[in-house]
Amino acid sequence: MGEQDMPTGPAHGAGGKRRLGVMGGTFDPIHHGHLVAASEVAARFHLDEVVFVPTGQPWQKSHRKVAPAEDRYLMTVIATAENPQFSVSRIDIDRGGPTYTADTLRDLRAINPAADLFFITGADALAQILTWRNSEELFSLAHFVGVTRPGHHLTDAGLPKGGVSLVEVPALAISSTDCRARVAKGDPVWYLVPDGVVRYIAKRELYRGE
Ligand SMILES: Nc1ncnc2c1ncn2[C@@H]1O[C@H](COP(=O)(O)OP(=O)(O)OP(=O)(O)O)[C@@H](O)[C@H]1O
Ligand SMILES: O=C(O)c1ccc[n+]([C@@H]2O[C@H](COP(=O)([O-])O)[C@@H](O)[C@H]2O)c1
Repeated sequence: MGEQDMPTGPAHGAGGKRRLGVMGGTFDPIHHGHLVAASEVAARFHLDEVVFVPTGQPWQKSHRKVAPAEDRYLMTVIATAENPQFSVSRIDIDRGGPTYTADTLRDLRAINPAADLFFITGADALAQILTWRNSEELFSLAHFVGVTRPGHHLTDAGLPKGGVSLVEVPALAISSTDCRARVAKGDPVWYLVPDGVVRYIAKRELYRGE
């Protein structure tokens, strides 16, 4: 269904149920594409809060080296700290083992039993969602919001009707892969990632030898 069909309803505090956005990602590093997507979906869907959930072990990225979870977690905290509507959860890191979104959503529902969950995901991830573990269960745990991403076609073809909304967000052609490659070459990542994240990457010497 398109975003225009989505029953957005009143925000929490105006008599409605609390609406919690969930932005899962490896965030290696977090960049402005992630932040714009979360901000745009929060506004369109009247979300009370968006919780960023860095992956523990992203099993579909096992072919490459991933920065330590604590570094990815801290960069996510730095990037979101100034926005009172954004928070960061350690649940996927602290659970241990490969990260499956079905576990993420079950755990978040247990912690927030009275909230409606909206899982925010990009066009590339949405296209792969049927390869995720327990994919048939996912759509009963949260509403999925697919966002546009430059270079990827956004479609909900083959996904359960009513389980997914598609949203166009301001296009930012930024990827974590490109940010890592730039740091490795000594190119700047200023304005691609938040300033504090640029400084954290330098301080911890991340992505240098890649
Ligand atoms: N520029 C962007 N615009 C919209 N969505 C994005 C953008 N970059 C990432 N996303 C979405 O954010 C979520 C988390 O992404 P992830 O942490 O894997 O970042 P990434 O830039 O895709 O990383 P990598 O390049 O290492 O694969 C995914 O659902 C992804 O589709
Ligand atoms: O549940 C799964 O099997 C699964 C497989 C691949 C990705 N995901 C989730 O999709 C989100 C984006 O993942 P990634 O690796 O592209 O950053 C993140 O929350 C992952 O946990 C989930």
